[in-house]
Amino acid sequence: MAAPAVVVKRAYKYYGKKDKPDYKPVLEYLDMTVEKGIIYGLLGPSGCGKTTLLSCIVGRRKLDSGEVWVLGGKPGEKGSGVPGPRVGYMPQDIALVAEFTVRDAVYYFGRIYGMKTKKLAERFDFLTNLLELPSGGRLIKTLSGGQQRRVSLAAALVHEPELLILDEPTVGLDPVLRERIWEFLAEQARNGTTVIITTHYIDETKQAHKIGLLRDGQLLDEDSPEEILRRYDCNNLEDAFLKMALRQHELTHRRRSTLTGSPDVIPESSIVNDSRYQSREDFNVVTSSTDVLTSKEKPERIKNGKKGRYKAVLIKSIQQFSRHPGGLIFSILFPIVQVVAFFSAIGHDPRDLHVAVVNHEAAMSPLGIDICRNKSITYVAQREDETCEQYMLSCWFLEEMEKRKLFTIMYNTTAEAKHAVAKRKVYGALRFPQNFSDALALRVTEGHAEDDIVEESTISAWIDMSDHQITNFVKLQLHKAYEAFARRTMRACQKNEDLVQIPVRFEEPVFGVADAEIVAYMAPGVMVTIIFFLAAIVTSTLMISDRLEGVWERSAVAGVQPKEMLQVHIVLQSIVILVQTFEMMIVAYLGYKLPYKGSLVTIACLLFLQGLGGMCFGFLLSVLCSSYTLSFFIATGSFYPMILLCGILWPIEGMPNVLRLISFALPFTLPAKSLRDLMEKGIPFTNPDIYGGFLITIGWIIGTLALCFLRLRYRKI
Ligand SMILES: Nc1ncnc2c1ncn2[C@@H]1O[C@H](COP(=O)(O)OP(=O)(O)OP(=O)(O)O)[C@@H](O)[C@H]1O
Repeated sequence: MAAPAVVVKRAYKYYGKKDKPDYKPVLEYLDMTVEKGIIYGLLGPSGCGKTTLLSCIVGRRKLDSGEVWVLGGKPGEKGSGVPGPRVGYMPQDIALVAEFTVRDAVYYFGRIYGMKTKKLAERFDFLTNLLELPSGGRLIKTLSGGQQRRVSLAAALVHEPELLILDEPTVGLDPVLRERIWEFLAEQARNGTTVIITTHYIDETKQAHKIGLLRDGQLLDEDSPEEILRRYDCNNLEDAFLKMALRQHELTHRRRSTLTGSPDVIPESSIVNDSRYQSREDFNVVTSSTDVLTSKEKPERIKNGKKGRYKAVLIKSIQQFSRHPGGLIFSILFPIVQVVAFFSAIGHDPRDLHVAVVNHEAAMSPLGIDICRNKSITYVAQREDETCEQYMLSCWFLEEMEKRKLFTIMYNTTAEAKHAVAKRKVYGALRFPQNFSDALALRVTEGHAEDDIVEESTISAWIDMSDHQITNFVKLQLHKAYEAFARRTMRACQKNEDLVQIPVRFEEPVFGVADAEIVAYMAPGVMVTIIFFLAAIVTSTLMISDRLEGVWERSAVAGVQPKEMLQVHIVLQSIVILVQTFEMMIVAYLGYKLPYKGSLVTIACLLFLQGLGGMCFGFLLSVLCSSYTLSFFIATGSFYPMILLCGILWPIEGMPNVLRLISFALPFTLPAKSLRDLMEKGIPFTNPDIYGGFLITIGWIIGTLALCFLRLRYRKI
């Protein structure tokens, strides 16, 4: 009896959760034995569990109960080489990076196994001839389904493994090519390679040494095709399969009607049960293969495997990134576009704001409302008794308004002016009373003034308050216009102009500048959010696409560990984040002259760490989400609260206490504040206001990475 390469014992596998109604076994009491050096054809209808069984054999999924032995060890055990270089696995999906060329795809797996470039080139030429591969420079994404399948098969064969596991390798291929592939597999088997192959073409399996017929997760029978035909007294395998299926149906039916307990347990006699292999000792007795675990052939290749794997994954990631123009543009140009957009759009005064004016004072003058255009008018005249005569001061006020970009449109009546506001032609309406200048003179010079004097010297304003920012701007400019107007009047009357100033004087600011700009306030928050988001989106997208395309899975079967994939990604992404950090700083500090007092190195470090934080958040999204859509929903759903609560849109001092506490724990609040303090106050890193932001960022990096590793470790597979 030939030694077995693969033994599966009493295997049970379930998907989903126990308490759900559709919780039923995908593999059920399954026994299977594949001797070394044979081709084992695994046949079965769609959904019967073939792929699940293969993924348990290559160590990507775990059985719920039962055992799997592969090449003398248990898949996943240290030193077993499975997953790893002893197996060549071609999954049902193409599982190749779409941006790979044909050559890259084959070389990628060769490099993982530590193959030298010369050997790889020879092997590539050989496989190109055997499988009629398209030209080596063609991109995978431009190939037909059949061509992609052949490249995928070549990738599984490249390192001449001991065990080949091929999930439907011949689907959609030309019959002549199929025949050639089978001939090649037969030759490999003669040379000692074990092949497990699933196929839908029952005819094909006649060439296998042994076939196993799988239905509803149960292996109905397994033996050589000739023996199966003889046992079931049939001329072809289809009929034999049909007979087995009918028998299985009958047995299940009978069992259901006779057994009251354990309806799911099939009597052992009804399915294949090889009682030879009950333990590692039995297995080794049968296979005489403790040596399999420690064999001499075991692998030199494994020794240098780690270096090869890192190299392979690094080259893959660079190719993936560099051949993806969208990704490149997004990563390199987007930070510049974002920062330029921010500085170009935010903080500038609104322009072309028009205000309706009803000037009763001017209207009553001999020149009417055009009097304000007359430059020869004397507005203020000093009398001999040193009192001041004032005339048409409303014109001065309007001049001050225009200097502040509030342009006036004259109306005859208040009703017309208010109507213009209601129609949104103007942002507000002002009315100057008929005796404005005289009443104002009395109001200022007299110690007391009657109500009618106060009324006559008051400008009425009706403002459109529906736009918060514009309203504030109009109000502020009116205040400023009034202050300038009042000072001008006092100056003209040779009086102390500070008298009209509110009796509070704003001295030299402790931090910042007197007329602080909103841009300088918002910029730190905007910069930390941009760099965080970009890294999170790029990372989650790359990782999810690797997973969805099956590249992650296939690389794992080839022996690449998740942490190796992550480490390579971290290195590459860190370089990208570094570039993004410099780009943003150059645009902000050099291009837009954003003021800063603190150390630029500390600023760069904080931005870089924020990028790393975003990258780790992207990792977390990619391991939590099974699709782009879900990751997009979670990303958008989490980013908005983070931005809203971080204090750049509204001060956290105005939030309820609980929300304030939450906002401090978020990744933008304290880092944005630290960056602002660094820029405006220039305080050193040792100040808690600065290192607090660093600590939160580092906390997020550690927290999200820890969650990723926990998720990867305890995910049910
Ligand atoms: N991750 C999963 N979660 C839940 N159910 C799954 C999962 N993967 C497979 N299944 C279910 O398990 C059953 C067996 O699937 P499997 O892919 O192993 O079948 P298969 O024989 O390879 O089918 P096919 O030939 O169509 O690929 C199917 O009913 C499938 O829907």
